[in-house]
Amino acid sequence: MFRWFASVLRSFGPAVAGLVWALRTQRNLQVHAIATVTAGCLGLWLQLAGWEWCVVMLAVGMVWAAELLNTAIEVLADRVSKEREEPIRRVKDAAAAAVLVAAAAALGVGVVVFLPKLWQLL
Ligand SMILES: Nc1ncnc2c1ncn2[C@@H]1O[C@H](COP(=O)(O)OP(=O)(O)OP(=O)(O)O)[C@@H](O)[C@H]1O
Repeated sequence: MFRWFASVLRSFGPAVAGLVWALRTQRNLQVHAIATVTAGCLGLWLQLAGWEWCVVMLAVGMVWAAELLNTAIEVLADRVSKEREEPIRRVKDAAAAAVLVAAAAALGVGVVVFLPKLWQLL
């Protein structure tokens, strides 16, 4: 049982390494990190309800996942070709669009969850 648990934990190693590398090298992910900490602090200050935390965490997770996949696709695309090519442009643009969509949805969640509470404080 212990060995099984240890091997499960070990399998997280590459994922954590990928996250650390991406955080160190990708400016957009650093922006997401700052936004995540800001949303967390705001949520604590405004005492969000349980369901509100769930929605905010889903939105934040979606943006992080999209950005990490976008980074992975960029790395792979650059490995496939260093030349300016139409298919590479399409692939990179579509991956970037995924981040944009996730970020827009997260912004919408932020407006719906945080804005009325901030408004009440004014
Ligand atoms: N090899 C290529 N061929 C054609 N277009 C490309 C190529 N590489 C990049 N582009 C174009 O430039 C845009 C930016 O690509 P790039 O790899 O520089 O991403 P980035 O600016 O580093 O993105 P991010 O800020 O998300 O890291 C792409 O969305 C695409 O439109």
